[in-house]
Amino acid sequence: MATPHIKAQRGDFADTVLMPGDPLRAKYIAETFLEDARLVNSVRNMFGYTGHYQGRPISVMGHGMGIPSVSIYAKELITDFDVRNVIRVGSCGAVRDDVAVRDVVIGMGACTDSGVNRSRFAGMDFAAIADFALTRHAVDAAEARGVPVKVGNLFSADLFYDPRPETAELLKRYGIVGVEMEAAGMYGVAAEFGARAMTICTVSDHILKGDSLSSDDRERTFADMMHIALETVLRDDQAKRGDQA
Ligand SMILES: O=P(O)(O)O[C@H]1O[C@H](CO)[C@@H](O)[C@H]1O
Ligand SMILES: O=c1cc[nH]c(=O)[nH]1
Repeated sequence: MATPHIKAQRGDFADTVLMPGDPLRAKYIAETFLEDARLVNSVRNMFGYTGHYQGRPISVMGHGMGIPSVSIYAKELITDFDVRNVIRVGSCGAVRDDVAVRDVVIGMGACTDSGVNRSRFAGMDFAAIADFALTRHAVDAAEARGVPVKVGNLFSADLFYDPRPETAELLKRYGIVGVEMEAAGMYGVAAEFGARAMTICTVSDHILKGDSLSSDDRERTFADMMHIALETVLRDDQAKRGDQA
């Protein structure tokens, strides 16, 4: 079967898909963190893989850059491939003094200058929030791993190159934990189609201070984020089993 942007069989994707922006990062994640990973989508080179983590089926697929792109992939995964959980594993910029490169942040909510959530929510302001249980499990997984995380509002920007010089200071004043380009759209799609979403980001640069990660640092901190995301999925399963017992 195929949707306009995914050519795969129903059942090819696990119920949970980890989603970085970069499809080559999806390939790297599949090859590095999953066992028995197989390619399940390559339409437009938006690579998607399904494998196992500690015996649990998990998929990973790129979502491209920006809200329009993530909205297409998240929607098709949920409505046509029975995906229930989409977890973005991305990079972001920092604006706050107490958030630095290498830090891991979790998007409990996501502000945006995009109009997509107003389009889907009859012109009203939709509070784009992550699934609470996934967020809680991610925080617990980070704590168990000894990785400090900041949890708060992301800002999902339509423009990577924002021409408004005052934007970063405004975001800092409002306590934004990270600037990226997709979470608000992904949360809106999850709400519209009854799925669960959450975002974890590694801070790759500080927008106001000008710091950025070396490639070595990027590799190490990225691994922390991936382990937190994978452990989140296992913890979520455990909690569900506990609820049923
Ligand atoms: O590293 P990823 O996941 O792509 O995330 C960030 O990087 C891209 C911009 O360079 C945007 O997609 C932004 O959200
Ligand atoms: O979207 C992004 C990602 C990293 N850094 C930024 O400033 N913006």
